[in-house]
Amino acid sequence: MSDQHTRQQPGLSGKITGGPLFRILRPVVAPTAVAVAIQAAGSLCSVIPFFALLDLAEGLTHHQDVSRPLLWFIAGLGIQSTCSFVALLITHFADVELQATLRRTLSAKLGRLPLGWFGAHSSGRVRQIVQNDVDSLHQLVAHTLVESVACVLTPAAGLLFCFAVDWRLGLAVIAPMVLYFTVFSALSQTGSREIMARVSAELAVVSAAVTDYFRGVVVLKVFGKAGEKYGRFTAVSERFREEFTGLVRPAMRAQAVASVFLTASVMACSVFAVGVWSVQQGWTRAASLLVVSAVAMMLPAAILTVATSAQARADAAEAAGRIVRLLDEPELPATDREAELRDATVEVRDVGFGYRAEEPVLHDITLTFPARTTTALVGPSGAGKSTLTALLVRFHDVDRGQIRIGGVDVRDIPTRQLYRTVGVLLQQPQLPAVSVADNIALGRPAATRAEVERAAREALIHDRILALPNGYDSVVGTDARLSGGEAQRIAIARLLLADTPVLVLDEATSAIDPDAAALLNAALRRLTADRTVIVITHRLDSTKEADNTVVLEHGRVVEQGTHAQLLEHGGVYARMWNDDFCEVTR
Ligand SMILES: Nc1ncnc2c1ncn2[C@@H]1O[C@H](COP(=O)(O)OP(=O)(O)OP(=O)(O)O)[C@@H](O)[C@H]1O
Repeated sequence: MSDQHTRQQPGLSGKITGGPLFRILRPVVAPTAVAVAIQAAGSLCSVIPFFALLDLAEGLTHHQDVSRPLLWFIAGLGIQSTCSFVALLITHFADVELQATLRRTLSAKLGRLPLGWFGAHSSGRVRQIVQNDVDSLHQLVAHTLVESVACVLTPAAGLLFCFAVDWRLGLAVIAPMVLYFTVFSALSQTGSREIMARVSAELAVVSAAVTDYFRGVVVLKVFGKAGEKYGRFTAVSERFREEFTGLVRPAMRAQAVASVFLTASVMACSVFAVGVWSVQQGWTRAASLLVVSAVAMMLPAAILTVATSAQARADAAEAAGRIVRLLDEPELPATDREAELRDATVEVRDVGFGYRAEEPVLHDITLTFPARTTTALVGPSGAGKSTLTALLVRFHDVDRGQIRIGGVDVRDIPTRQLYRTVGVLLQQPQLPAVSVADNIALGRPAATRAEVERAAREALIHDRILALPNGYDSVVGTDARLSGGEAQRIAIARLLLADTPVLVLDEATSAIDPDAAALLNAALRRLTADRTVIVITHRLDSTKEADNTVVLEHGRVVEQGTHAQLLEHGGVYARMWNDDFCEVTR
């Protein structure tokens, strides 16, 4: 089954395909359609006050009773604003529901992604999707759709009103609009959607340059290279500025020139030019001219709002594309059925794996880590040691072959059971921003405070925890700023408490000073007794105590045996032993 597993790392950016916006908005299509219909009815009702205004003007001119048109005027405005209010209320409720559903779906999705996926995608990028992109949809669902309908239908109803009153005045109102659209399309060369897509792509390059610059800025400063990197960053920004200006200039110039024809004053001039003459000819009443000119002067603002809402729709479409791509990321197939593990033996059978399909990192690895033994994994940097152990806890799934624990393929072990079975100590342990006690109890949430403290004592971190502002309740990162060594001891305490039958230790005491490391090694020895232990190490002296040492090179097992056997064999291990790189530690 894993042969079907491709190792591509699908990006979270790229071209949007397949109507992602519709896919995301599907759950709110029905309430949105109702809201749009209500808003459309409200917008069409905007002609009521116009007609009432006409009657009002006529009535006042001829000294008649105007209470009826006045009533219609107020009723028309009331219907219009009630429709808008109800429509927006519906879309806001729909939006709240959509946001909650999307955030639930996204967090469930993140829980089903392979752990290795998080190494390949920055947390900033994921945060952008879960927070910012879901927020971008708010503008679209709660506002833009309903407001766009109002912006299109209200001017359309106004225009129809003008024609209904007097076709000559109607033509006078439509003329500046035709001029606006003609000039705009003549001056803008490229479609605005295309421009936005290109601007967005350029912006992504700048954003990557910013991340790139800040990620390494400390080291670069130390080595006096910050200026060089800053230079590259400013060059990218400058290129963006030039390209951005080049891309949007035609559209901005077109908009600036064309919008001259769509202002209240141009509208008024056009209507009055035709209207005054028409009144003088006796074709049009003066009251009609006044009311139509008032309506015409309101139209430009509404029409120009349609243009600005296009930006919100484009942003939402981009955001929806990113959300859909995250939802489409391949998941780790998981089972819920608790597996019967025979013992804690780990078997690796003909395993092949690569992070990318075309670059295999591990080739035909076959190994057995018998229960209750310690195996050291050694080999030059990049040999594939960490990758092999990462496959054991399904950071990724193998491309070929099988990894079994107690006779069961790791892919058939439920995730929770897998983590109850295999404990991992990484070189740079991750401590989530919860209390120190909760951090230690992560592997066994039901542990009592006394058990947590016992584990901390064994990991030589108890006294340091007591010195924190809130002791065991200090929150990591807020009350407790911990050094790398301290974080590693907390991770060791966590592992001691979790008490898993299989342990993977990746340079377990690398961040701890030698004296403390010696003491900690004693604790680790207690921890590793009677367990299946896989130790990744660069310190060959520590392999002396291992039951077996496996040497990996270029993703293949090249030798294995005890320290003495390997030295006698005189191969890669013996060369490494005699090499400079272990001289320091001997
Ligand atoms: N997330 C990743 N994406 C792509 N390639 C990776 C990733 N992690 C490791 N590699 C590559 O896989 C190969 C094996 O790396 P791995 O970290 O397993 O080696 P290692 O023997 O543990 O090295 P070290 O002793 O330096 O930790 C290397 O070529 C490395 O560049």
